Amino acid sequence: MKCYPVPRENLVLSIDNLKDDIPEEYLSHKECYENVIRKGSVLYDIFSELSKDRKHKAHQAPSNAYRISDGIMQNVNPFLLHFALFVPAITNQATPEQQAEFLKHGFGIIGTYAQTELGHGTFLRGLETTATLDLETDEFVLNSPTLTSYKWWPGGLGHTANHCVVMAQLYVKGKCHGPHLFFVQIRDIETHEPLPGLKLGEIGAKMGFNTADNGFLGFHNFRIPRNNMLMKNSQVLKDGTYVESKNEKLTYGSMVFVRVYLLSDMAYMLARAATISVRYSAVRHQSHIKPDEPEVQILDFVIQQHKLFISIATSHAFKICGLWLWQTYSKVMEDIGKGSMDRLPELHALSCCLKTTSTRDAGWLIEQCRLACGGHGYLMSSNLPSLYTTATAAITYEGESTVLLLQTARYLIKSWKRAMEGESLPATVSFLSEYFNKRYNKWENTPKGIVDGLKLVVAGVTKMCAESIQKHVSRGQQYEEAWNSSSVQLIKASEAYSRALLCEVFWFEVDKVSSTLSNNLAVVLKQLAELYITYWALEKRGDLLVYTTISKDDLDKLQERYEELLALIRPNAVGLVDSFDIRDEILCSTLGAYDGRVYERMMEHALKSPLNAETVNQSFHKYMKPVILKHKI
Ligand SMILES: CCCCCCCC/C=C\CCCCCCCCCCCCCC(=O)SCCNC(=O)CCNC(=O)[C@H](O)C(C)(C)COP(=O)(O)OP(=O)(O)OC[C@H]1O[C@@H](n2cnc3c(N)ncnc32)[C@H](O)[C@@H]1OP(=O)(O)O
Ligand SMILES: Cc1cc2nc3c(=O)[nH]c(=O)nc-3n(C[C@H](O)[C@H](O)[C@H](O)COP(=O)(O)OP(=O)(O)OC[C@H]3O[C@@H](n4cnc5c(N)ncnc54)[C@H](O)[C@@H]3O)c2cc1C
Repeated sequence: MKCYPVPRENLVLSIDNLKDDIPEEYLSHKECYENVIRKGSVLYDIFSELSKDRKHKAHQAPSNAYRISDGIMQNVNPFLLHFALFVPAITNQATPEQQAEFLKHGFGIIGTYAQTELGHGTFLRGLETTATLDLETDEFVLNSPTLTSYKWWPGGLGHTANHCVVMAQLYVKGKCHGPHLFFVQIRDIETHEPLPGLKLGEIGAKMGFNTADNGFLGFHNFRIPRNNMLMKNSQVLKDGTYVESKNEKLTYGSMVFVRVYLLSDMAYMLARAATISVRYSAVRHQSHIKPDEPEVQILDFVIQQHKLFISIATSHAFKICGLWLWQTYSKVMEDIGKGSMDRLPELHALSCCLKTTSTRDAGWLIEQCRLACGGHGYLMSSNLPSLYTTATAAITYEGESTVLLLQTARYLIKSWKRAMEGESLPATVSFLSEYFNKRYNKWENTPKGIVDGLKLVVAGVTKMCAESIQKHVSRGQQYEEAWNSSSVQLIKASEAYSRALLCEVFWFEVDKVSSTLSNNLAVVLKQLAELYITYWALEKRGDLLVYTTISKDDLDKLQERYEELLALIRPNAVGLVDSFDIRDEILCSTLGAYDGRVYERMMEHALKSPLNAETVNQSFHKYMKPVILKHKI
């Protein structure tokens, strides 16, 4: 995947016209969009200049470049899909010749990824947009045969992008070959007018993501050259011959890339929420612990530490697991480049459950950070509401969470069957064989013991699912019906698997590098990793009691250790969030600024409200006064 140079923060943050005079929450829907396009265009220009100086390297961990834009935009960048999906789709799914052709204008074109339709988002084989080969003209004819076939949701599609990669059902000589990707220009480069045969627009206001310019697109006999089908994996020749892909799911590869990336993206979202809420909790004094002493920092309440320290730990867990998953992704992509697809199902399963858990956890943990800041967390100027609505969108986009967990469950059940048949399994599921062969240890109250226990839960629930499916089949259900009947437990198996993976990777990656770190840093990182693992052991104590040999006494000791860890982390809490090193201009929060001038910043921000431009709003004289006077006694 092309990696865009990360413009130095100082360079970007020094540009005056990237700052907002009026806070975005006081702009109209249209003004908001125009404002982010103004700022995004400046960033786009910087990217263009910077990228001319450096060679792009494929398959590098994506830069955090767009995170700078996150701060500048204070909302979602409408150019994001160009970088997140449009370019990666072309890089991963087009031939080298096509890449050279489609990307020859570099930053001269702005693209998006148009897959979801009004009627279908999850079930890709049900997409209705058609691309039909016209042999005589050597073209594909794109059509939206129904209202439900209109592309609906793609970011930047409404008014920003002039090109897109479209997922459409491929028809050749009357035969449907399933979903394929096509490179399509949708607006005139000069005038930006929609091209003839297209219906384009934005889908309207959302609970967040309101500057992403999510749009709709309908095709009416819209023609593109045959060569505009991305043909790296499958081809349509000039004579209409269809050459199928070695694996039809390679077409879904761009989604895997974003799912993999979202883990580290959620790490960053959480780092921001934790920074805001922990710093605020160090500034805010409220109530007493000892009646005869002054009001305390709310961070001294142990329950406040319980609410917030898990977010610090989880941010590190997602960052470390995100790098681990990125390395797996890069290796699998390398193998695919050499013709081996063996690990693609494993990568798909890992990316599905880890994307789901990281986005769900980011959502509820950011909400927990907001609530821990009391009323001031509810102010838009705290930036916690925007962080929440931006993060929670990821639970749905790039694969709805339930659907993706079921994909992982599909892999777990297949792996369990292989374990029963004595086959060797990849390391990420080899514990299923150990469980099946009853090779597992008694409970230990250690991080490794907890990880082993969480794996036993996965194995036990997976076994229960397999037995449930078998039971329904033996009662006469078809396999797919039996699968549906067991789906509540299947989701539980995937959730347990994801949690066990996160705990295992977090603990062992930290343990692995700790000898290379200064003693103090190693101690603190291990405390965070142990806090994370112990937190989840206590959260999942019910499952541990069912599937492991853990005792009530073990649980009491874990609770005690957890509270010890809160106390150990407390002195370093502010230092830990400071070490996320997120500048005020990117944090965009009156509660979380580095200097701790919370109340002054809150008042400064409040005075920027347009309503405060005058002491009496005109509505008093227009509407209130007549009524007051009429009913005055
Ligand atoms: C100005 C400058 C500033 C910006 C600078 C930016 C620089 C930044 C650089 C990089 C940044 C990157 C950052 C990204 C951050 C995130 C931002 C994102 C913003 C929002 C994006 C949102 C985009 C979207 O939402 S796109 C649409 C997403 N849609 C989906 O995910 C659809 C979900 N549905 C599916 O995936 C499938 O339909 C399915 C899997 C649910 C079912 O498919 P199916 O019915 O065909 O399959 P079956 O269930 O029948 O069989 C399953 C079978 O197939 C295998 N399988 C399925 N999927 C895959 C896959 N993807 N890969 C591999 N294999 C797959 C599965 O393993 C099964 O195999 P079996 O062997 O078991 O049969
Ligand atoms: C902010 C945002 C940005 C987006 N950006 C893009 C983009 O740039 N490009 C793009 O193409 N799309 C984009 N999307 C669309 C997104 O990918 C879809 O919303 C997502 O794939 C879910 O599809 P859907 O909304 O049609 O829900 P559906 O597929 O209709 O699912 C609705 C609900 O039905 C249930 N369900 C569905 N299928 C199953 C199943 N097999 N088993 C069990 N339950 C099931 C689940 O509860 C699910 O939540 C975006 C969405 C959002 C919210």
